[in-house]
Amino acid sequence: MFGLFSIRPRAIGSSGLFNQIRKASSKRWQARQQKDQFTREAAVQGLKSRAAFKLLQVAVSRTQPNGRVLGVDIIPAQPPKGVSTIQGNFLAPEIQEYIQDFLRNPNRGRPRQPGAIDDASSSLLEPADVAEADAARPDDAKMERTVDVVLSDMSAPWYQTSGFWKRSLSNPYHRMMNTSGNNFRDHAGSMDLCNAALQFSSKVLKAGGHFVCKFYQGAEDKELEKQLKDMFQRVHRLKPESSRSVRLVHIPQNSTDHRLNKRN
Ligand SMILES: C[S@@+](CC[C@H](N)C(=O)[O-])C[C@H]1O[C@@H](n2cnc3c(N)ncnc32)[C@H](O)[C@@H]1O
Repeated sequence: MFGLFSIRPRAIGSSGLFNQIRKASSKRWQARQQKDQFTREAAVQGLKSRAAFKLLQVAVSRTQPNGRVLGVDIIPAQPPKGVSTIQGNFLAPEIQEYIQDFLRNPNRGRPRQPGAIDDASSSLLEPADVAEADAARPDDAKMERTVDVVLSDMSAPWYQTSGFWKRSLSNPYHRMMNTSGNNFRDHAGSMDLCNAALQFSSKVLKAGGHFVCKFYQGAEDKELEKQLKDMFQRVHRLKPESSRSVRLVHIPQNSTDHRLNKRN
C-alpha cells in the first residue's frame, strides 16, 4: 500500500485528532516522495508524476513514430504530448464502446495534416500503411483486434481530502488519492478493474499482443492469474523496482498460441 491512512469522507474535518493524524501521514508521504529515486528521476526528466514515469510518456516514446497511445481515466488528466485521452469510467459499457469506436478509426490519435479534419483523409499515413501497422493478421483486422499492448494501472480513486486549492488539470494527483488504506477494499477494487481490462483485451488485442496490469495483492489474485494462464501463453508476475508494493502481471502473447483467437 502507499502508506496512507484510511480516510472516510464522513470523518474529514470532524475531529482535531483525525486532522493531526492526516497531517502526520501527509508529511511522511512527502518525505518519502522526496527520497524516492524514481520521483526524483521523473522530475529530472520533466515527467508529470511518479506514475507517469512508469507509463504514458514512456509508452509514447516506445511507439514513435507511427504508433498511437490512448489513455483512459475517470478523472480529468492532461495528456502528455502525443497521447489521446478519453475521460470516463472504464467499468461502464458505453465508455468501452466509445474506446472501441476510437480504435476502429485508424486515423484517430495520429498526427494530422494542418487544417485537415478528423476523417479518413486526415492521416499522414496512407490507409494501406495504417491497416498494415494496426493488424498483425487479416483475422485480427476482421475481428477489430488492432491493439498491441493493453496496460492498466487503474486503481480506484477515493474522495478528495486535500489540495482543494489546486484547480489545474495538469496534476490531478494533488487532488485524489489512489488507495483507501483498507487492504481488502483496495484489493477488491483492483480485481474489478483488472478483470474489466482483461475482458476488454479479449476484444481488441491482436495476436502476439501484450497485456499488463497492476493489482493489489489479495485472495482473488490467484483466480486472475489462472484466467490469464488460460488465455495467454506466458504469464509473469513481478514487482518492478520502481513500484513500492504493487505487483504487476505481464503477459506476452505468442501469435502461435493466441487462445483468445482460437476460441473465436
Ligand atoms: C495510479 S493512477 C494511474 C496514473 C496514469 N497511469 C499516469 O501515468 O498518469 C490510477 C488511475 O486509475 C484511474 N481509475 C480508477 N478507476 C478508474 C475507472 N473505473 N475508470 C477509469 N480510470 C480509473 C484513477 O483515476 C487514477 O488516475
